Amino acid sequence: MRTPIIAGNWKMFKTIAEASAFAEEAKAGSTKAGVEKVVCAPFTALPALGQIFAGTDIALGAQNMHFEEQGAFTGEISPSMLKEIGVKYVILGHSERRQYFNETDETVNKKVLAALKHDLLPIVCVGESLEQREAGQTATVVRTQTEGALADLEAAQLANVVIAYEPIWAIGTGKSSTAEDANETIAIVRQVIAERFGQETAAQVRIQYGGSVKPENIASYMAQPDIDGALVGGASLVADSYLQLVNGASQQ
Ligand SMILES: O=C(CO)COP(=O)(O)O
Repeated sequence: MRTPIIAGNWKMFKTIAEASAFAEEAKAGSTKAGVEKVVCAPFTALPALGQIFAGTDIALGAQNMHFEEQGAFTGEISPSMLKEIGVKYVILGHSERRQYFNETDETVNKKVLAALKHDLLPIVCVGESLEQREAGQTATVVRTQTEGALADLEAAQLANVVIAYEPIWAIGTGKSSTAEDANETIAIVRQVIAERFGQETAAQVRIQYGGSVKPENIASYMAQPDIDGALVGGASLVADSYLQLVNGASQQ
């Protein structure tokens, strides 16, 4: 069975002090078993969060990294720098990175390979824009992004990969996808993985939904057969709300 995974993506929110306050609160209230919990924080807050979450079941995640080991890449962070501070997960190819920082399927693929090489677990984001959805291109877009991100991986490595299907039009807009529509597209992603890596591998890969997920709607997503959790922006910024999302995911 696939263990549900709730990952907060804080984006560019929270100073170290703010992150620490969240962590103390989340730590005190975190008891739910059977759900994997991740907080993907800004780089600067990660060491402090790691200290507070030590000994708990809340894992540390980063929101990006470079694919090279080291080098003259001003402003970048390498996989081993993340490993050194106890990071377990790393979001790769978020639509905001693709849109504002020129990430492509090719660079996302390089990052996925680099993450796996360093025992970091990638959360790979795919998803269509509103324009693409309205043009009936959703399946093609997620197919291309999924195939691109997972190029040159071995089937066995898929056990360490999480996919997040995040339709761009649902991110931060309050316009969440219906659970049925999200499940339908996620089933396409799973099918693409099955074609490339085999049915058995595809059945084991965890695929999250992301886009305006809130405590009020998490249960509807979790009730869908192909949805294995959520990647959550806004609603993950408040500890109480984050814990409610975890609770919602564990009731299934
Ligand atoms: O982009 C997202 C998570 O990566 C979704 O953000 P919101 O939950 O704020 O819509």
